[in-house]
Amino acid sequence: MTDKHGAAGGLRGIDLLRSPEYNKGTAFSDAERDALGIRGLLPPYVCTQDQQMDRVLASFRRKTDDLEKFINLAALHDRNETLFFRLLVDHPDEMTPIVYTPTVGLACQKFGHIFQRPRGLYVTAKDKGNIKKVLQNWPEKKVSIIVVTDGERILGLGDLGASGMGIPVGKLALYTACAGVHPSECLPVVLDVGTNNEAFLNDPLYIGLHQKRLTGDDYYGLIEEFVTAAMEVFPGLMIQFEDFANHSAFKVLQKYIDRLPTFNDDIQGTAAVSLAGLFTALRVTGQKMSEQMIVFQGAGSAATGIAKLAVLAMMQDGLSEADARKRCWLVDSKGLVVKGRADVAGEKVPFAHEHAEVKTLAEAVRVLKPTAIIGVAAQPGAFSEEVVRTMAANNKRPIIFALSNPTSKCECTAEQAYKWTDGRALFASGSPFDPVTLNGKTYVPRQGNNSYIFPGVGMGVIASHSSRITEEMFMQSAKSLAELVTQADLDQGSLYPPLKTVRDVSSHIAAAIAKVAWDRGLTKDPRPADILAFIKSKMYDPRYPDYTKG
Ligand SMILES: O=C([O-])CC(=O)C(=O)O
Ligand SMILES: [Mg+2]
Repeated sequence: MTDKHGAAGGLRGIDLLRSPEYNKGTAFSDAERDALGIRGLLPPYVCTQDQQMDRVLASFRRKTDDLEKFINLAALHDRNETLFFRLLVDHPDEMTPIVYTPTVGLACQKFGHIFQRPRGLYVTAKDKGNIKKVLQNWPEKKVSIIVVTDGERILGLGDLGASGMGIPVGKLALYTACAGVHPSECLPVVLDVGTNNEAFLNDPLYIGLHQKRLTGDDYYGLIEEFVTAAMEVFPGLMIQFEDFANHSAFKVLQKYIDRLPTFNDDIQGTAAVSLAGLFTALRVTGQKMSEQMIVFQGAGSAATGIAKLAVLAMMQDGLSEADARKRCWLVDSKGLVVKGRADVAGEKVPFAHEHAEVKTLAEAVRVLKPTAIIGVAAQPGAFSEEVVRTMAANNKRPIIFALSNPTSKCECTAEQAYKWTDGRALFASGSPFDPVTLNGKTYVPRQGNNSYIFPGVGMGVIASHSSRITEEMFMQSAKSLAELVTQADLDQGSLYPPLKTVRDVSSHIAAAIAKVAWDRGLTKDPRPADILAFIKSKMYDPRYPDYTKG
């Protein structure tokens, strides 16, 4: 195959074997070994990719500890990218919980202690004035997607500083595995603005700047320099903001949303996947979105992001915006967010309604009688037996989404949700849970995780060259995701499609996104006759090309 660099990237000999991008390991054919100067540098038996898969899968499965599995996969990623992605594509159920939530959370907590090879780009407070040069050090000239975090709120684990790099790396691995975005076009970035994590600051193995976080103009100035430089160095780029703290996430999104294709995954990706789960749940209950009463445990980026999109969906059912908002309630650390309560500001305001003071989620569920509760505040156990049983008493099919990540932060387990509702809960979680058998029936809970959404969003945007990422795109992606859930899924309690279909799911979401781009004139590219086929034709398939051809 000839690619942008010529066959095998122009590499030969030992350099080729040491390039994870082009290396095939023992799968180099005899002809390639002769043509590319690698005869003798490899053991003589030529393996097929399937045989290599057997070897790496067995090596992975010999590890009994999830962190060791993570390290095992990272090492494979570092030596043979094609094989790494083949493994992710062919075994998503087994690999996703390791390269992604929940194990990636543990890997970030231990990042400096398991560090082997660098991956991604570190842009730091020390680079002020020089960020463009740092970006130019990245070896790839064509970058289409950056996932960037400042590490301040990694999953529900709090401030992990530069150790948060695991998250952009994991998210981008899913862009490639789930939606077929070419790995060379993906750039993981940490903006290391310092950390307020005392344990890290005192840990000599912590890999980030050992200093407190920048704040105010210094902080926003660095982000501005980064975004401006990135747009110059990588024209046409899309940026995904990930795991920023609530206090900065909305500001950053608002600042850039009209300047380039960008989104915040925790606000908008999570909103879309949650809305899809609600749409699916309504197929079971036979109700309308406008009949729902939703109580959020949490009032940050995820909660208000979901609430905003749910309001739009209720308005499509004919409700006024004011009436739709009244069907969404937030509970934060101080209790129900109500009008007139001191300290209610920012994104919470539209959802602060007239009501007497309510101190706890349990009380809020008793008095408001919601049809759905959605947990996004990383308060493990927040969906107590009392809360869940009240939901079960008030609803034939209570909707219970325990979305906080990783598993240790989940509001309740799948088993608890089914047990306390006699199997009636319409349950989804942010991290994976195994199937649960109760009174002879097996329930298969699935993940309401933004990983169903963001890979397709990225593929849709880069394939269409959309200049913006809009709210309508997230609404359409939620609708397409919900439509892909089959009756067989619903019969076993699954509100999302199985992970093994995630490439197909992502292609449909990408098509939905790209369709909005063309419908709304957000791209000048000619519109393909069949957008889904067009998307599928663009998806990277991790198989070895023949380097002797072309
Ligand atoms: O990464 C995940 O699993 C989902 C997510 O964005 C978060 O929890 O912050
Ligand atoms: Mg996130």
